[in-house]
Amino acid sequence: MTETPFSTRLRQASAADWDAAISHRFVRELSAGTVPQAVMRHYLVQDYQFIDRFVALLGAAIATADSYAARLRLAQFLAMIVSDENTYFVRAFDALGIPAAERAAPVLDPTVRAFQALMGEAAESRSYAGALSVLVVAEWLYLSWAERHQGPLPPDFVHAEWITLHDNPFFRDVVGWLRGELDRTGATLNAAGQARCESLFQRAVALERGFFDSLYAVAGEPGGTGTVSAV
Ligand SMILES: Cc1ncc(C[n+]2csc(CCO)c2C)c(N)n1
Repeated sequence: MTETPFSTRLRQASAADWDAAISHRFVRELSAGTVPQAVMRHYLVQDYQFIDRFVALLGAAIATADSYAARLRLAQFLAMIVSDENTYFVRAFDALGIPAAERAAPVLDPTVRAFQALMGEAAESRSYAGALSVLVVAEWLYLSWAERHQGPLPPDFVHAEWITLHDNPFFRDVVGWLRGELDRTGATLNAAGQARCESLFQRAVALERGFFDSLYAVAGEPGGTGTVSAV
């Protein structure tokens, strides 16, 4: 009998927040192309600040990785984010008429600030497995909701490309590889090290859900769940 992989165990321990996030109103509306424009604007402005720290965390993973092969793989992924993904944000900001100040330095939502602090904590742990614990959540959870999309893509590229950026063969490959790295490195840790990874992973999942929840509260939309679960 093979043992349950570390990444699978971590996800199982966070199942309630995980399932709430991947079936959230925001991702359902994104699939249908019906996210209210105020919500989409707010999401993208806040998420751009998330991506900034995410790139820094990926840098920390590159610095702490235990092989050149892993550094190469992470660097190739980083190259995609700062090219294709960054370009998507710039084109979406142009289409939505987002002013320069909001692109560069918006007032941050509490959930995004908490996420930035968590990414800082993972980066400063100087532990490859610690960095992977947060990176894997941010990637795998996005792949999981994007893969649930069925039928034709919504007509607006702001919606459609946010789905296809997270549901394509390159990205699926990256997520599989990152999970494998977390499984491999997690298996070598003692109980305290594994518990630190689980704590980072669990808080990241709660913040993913909390960020989706907060979009509807902040943008003044009716029907937000009001359960910002980890701020
Ligand atoms: C709050 C939040 N969590 C996760 C992601 C997903 N994500 C961030 S960077 C990146 C790499 C390539 O797309 C991915 C998938 C996000 N955008 N915002």
